[in-house]
Amino acid sequence: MSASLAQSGAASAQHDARITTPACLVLGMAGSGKTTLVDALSAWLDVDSVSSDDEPVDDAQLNQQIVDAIHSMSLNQASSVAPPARPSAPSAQPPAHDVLPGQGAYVINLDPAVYELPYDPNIDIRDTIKYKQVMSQYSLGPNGAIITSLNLYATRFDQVLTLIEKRAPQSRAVIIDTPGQIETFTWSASGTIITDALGITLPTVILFVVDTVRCENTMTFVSNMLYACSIMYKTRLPMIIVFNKTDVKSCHFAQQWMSDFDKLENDLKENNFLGTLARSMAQALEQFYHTLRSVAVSAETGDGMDQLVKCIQDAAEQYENDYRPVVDARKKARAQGKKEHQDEQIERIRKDMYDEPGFGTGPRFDEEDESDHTGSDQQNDGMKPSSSVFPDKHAVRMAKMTGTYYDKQEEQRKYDQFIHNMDASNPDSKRDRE
Ligand SMILES: Nc1nc2c(ncn2[C@@H]2O[C@H](COP(=O)(O)OP(=O)(O)OP(=O)(O)O)[C@@H](O)[C@H]2O)c(=O)[nH]1
Repeated sequence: MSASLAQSGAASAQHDARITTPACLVLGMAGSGKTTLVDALSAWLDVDSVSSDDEPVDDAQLNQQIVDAIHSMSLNQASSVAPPARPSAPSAQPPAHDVLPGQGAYVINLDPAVYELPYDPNIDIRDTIKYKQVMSQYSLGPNGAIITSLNLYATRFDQVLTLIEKRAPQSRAVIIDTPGQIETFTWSASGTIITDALGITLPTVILFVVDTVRCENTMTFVSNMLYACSIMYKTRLPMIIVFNKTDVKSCHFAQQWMSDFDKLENDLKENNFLGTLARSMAQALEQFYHTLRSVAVSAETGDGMDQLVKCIQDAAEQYENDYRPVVDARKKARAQGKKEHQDEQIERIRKDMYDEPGFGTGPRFDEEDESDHTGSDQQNDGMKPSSSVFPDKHAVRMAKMTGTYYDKQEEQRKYDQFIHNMDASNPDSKRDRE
């Protein structure tokens, strides 16, 4: 086997090595308990984790790269605090090692505005983006500043992803906490970029956290479900409805509403416009409930974490079966499109260099012609006309005036640069050419 073939085999084997650790994107209305849930879930996953081979220095270096990159955009004065290693925490439930094997959870905080976190994230947006500075620098209100902070972060999310790809294989799950105002993430460009990037890298599952106590109100319940439905269809990722705060109120009523539309209709007391709207929305949502998993938890006490983890594992399997083929097809189409575009560009440059009218069929000149034309004969190298045909500098000046002047060295330099850039952005293209 040739060296290049062996290299190509190794590269594709590496490409095929997929990360199976699920990523849990935690979304939900403000105050639903997202942060508390991230804390409880990560603590549950951390219990009994064997001492890991984490290299905090390495993490710090990569984090520093993100900080530096955003610094270089001159948009804020980020700090360079490396995230501390996460301590193990006690749990209400013993961990089941057959579900989500690995060592603890890898936790990411994407809420730039949160004041205090009950957990120590491995990656924290606040290490890089100073939310208050963004607010004053751009004269923004709280939500505008969250969106702008996320936008800034999204521009460097590829580096965060490198970090996740490195750490995820040893972890039981990657858990991502999001800003309190759900729309700042789910309906912003940066939220979409981050979700898509995660979705094509890891088996990503959305945990939609619902405040069960508030959902006693049928209108609030329908609103929550409508939000969840729109997010699921927008991201096309598997979703779990996490009924939180069940230490205060059982979610049995809500799960009944999800499985029995007549019951929900009966319980929708309002006979005004809102009631009619909620009824029709609830009916439209019936189909959506069939594709959903739901689980009852209390992030405060840790109850229900074992069922939640089991649900995450099932949803990650669903991702592999239903979503992965779509992602792979999308990636392949994108790679194919990129290659065709590059081939097209090469062809265009090749034409520019060799096939343009005037070259081969007529005279063209390069810099050497201008300096070397002393009247002596030169060997025609196939790229430029022999000097005997154009014996003096006057002819070069004429060529420049008539647009047939050809700076061979400059063209070659541009072409080499193009090939270099192309190889840097797509190593496959180099291999293909070889
Ligand atoms: N009783 C009870 N309270 C809870 C539970 N989970 C969260 N809370 C409380 O609900 C409030 C909001 O919790 P957070 O975890 O901050 O909710 P959040 O969704 O992250 O909030 P924002 O991101 O600020 O919108 C806090 O006072 C929590 O203590 C739970 O399971 N039971």
